[in-house]
Amino acid sequence: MPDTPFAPVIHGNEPGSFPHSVLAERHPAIIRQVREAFPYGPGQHRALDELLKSCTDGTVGPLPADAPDRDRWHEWGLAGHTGRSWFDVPWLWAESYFYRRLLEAVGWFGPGPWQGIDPFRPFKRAELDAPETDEELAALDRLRDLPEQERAQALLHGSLWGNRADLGFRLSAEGAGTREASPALVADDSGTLWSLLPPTGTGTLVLVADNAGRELVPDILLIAHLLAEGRTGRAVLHVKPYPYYVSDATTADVVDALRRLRAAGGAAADHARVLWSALADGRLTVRAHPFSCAPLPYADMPDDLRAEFAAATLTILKGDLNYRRLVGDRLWPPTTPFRETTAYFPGPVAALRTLKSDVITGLSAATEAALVAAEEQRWRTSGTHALIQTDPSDQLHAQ
Ligand SMILES: O=P(O)(O)OC[C@@]1(O)O[C@H](CO)[C@@H](O)[C@@H]1O
Repeated sequence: MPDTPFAPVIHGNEPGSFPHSVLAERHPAIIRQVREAFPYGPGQHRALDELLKSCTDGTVGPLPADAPDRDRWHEWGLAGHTGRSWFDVPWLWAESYFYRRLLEAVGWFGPGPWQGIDPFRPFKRAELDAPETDEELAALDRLRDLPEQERAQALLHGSLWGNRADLGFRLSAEGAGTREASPALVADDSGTLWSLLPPTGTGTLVLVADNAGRELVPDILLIAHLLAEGRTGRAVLHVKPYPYYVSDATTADVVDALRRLRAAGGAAADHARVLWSALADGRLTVRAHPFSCAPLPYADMPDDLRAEFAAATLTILKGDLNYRRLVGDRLWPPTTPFRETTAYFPGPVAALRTLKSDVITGLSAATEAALVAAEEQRWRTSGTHALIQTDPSDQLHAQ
């Protein structure tokens, strides 16, 4: 990891902090919502009761002896954390293990009739079916006559702000807001990002998705544009192998999003056709790597994933959680250079993220001061600010 000032790993054990509230309040609320959304049987209710007790005032327990991923979780640190309070293990680890246990409680891993039933599906579907999604897709038609670079930038911003489940097809000038006291876009390396995806691109773009629904829709629209306009030859879309952090995208959510685009007609359906045929001929592939649900930073990624990212022209990581995993879930001084924290990454990498947790790097001192003056520390978690950060690695310099 980089030679930077000491940056402590974030834990959830400080009452009043955002991470503490996630463990103490958000997780119990998620259990409640899932129970209300499904007609579960007594076994599932009992397992959910046990999880609720364990995660609020108990300790991290082991996985069942026959759990298919038991060995993997041991590699990911389970043995060392077993018996400790959920609040005293790294926050990233605790959150990730919570979702693993929740899925087990409702029977996702099977065997049995509830195997593979996504406990978050009703929430994801509601968002995808919302009238706002229709409006956002209709807005695509208005982009048609713009020059390619402007369409590309609008779709990039759609994907960025989609991380707030807010698919506003902003043109580049909007949202940048540099004259405001507290800018919406706190870092903007989109110029470097586009230099890695020129209109003559023949390489592979990897997009590591975050949320389903109104974030995934603009993500795949961006991919469709990049393929159709020749800014990339191939694309790989990474999704989660199982439901995670409530709304994270799985393969089933990709299918739902594609069908939604196709049914919308107009420009949305044109994009769907591009994606459909790219999937059919292999220019677009969907991957669900186990490490996508790992409770660890990307610095600990396995060799096969490292090789895949190394071979990509650019890897775009979407969202807050991926950002935490990319730079390390640590309380960095906000002016720590982004590129120092991503130096380990095996190829060019970009982060598109709205700010929803305390982790932040790569701010100028002036930007940090303006944010603090306007909002104290609320800008870190409010989801009203966003960033585009790019580390071109050495490939850009070699061009
Ligand atoms: O990755 P995403 O969807 O952008 O955000 C995930 C998130 O909601 O989950 C964490 C709290 O549980 C925070 O890091 C963040 O706010």
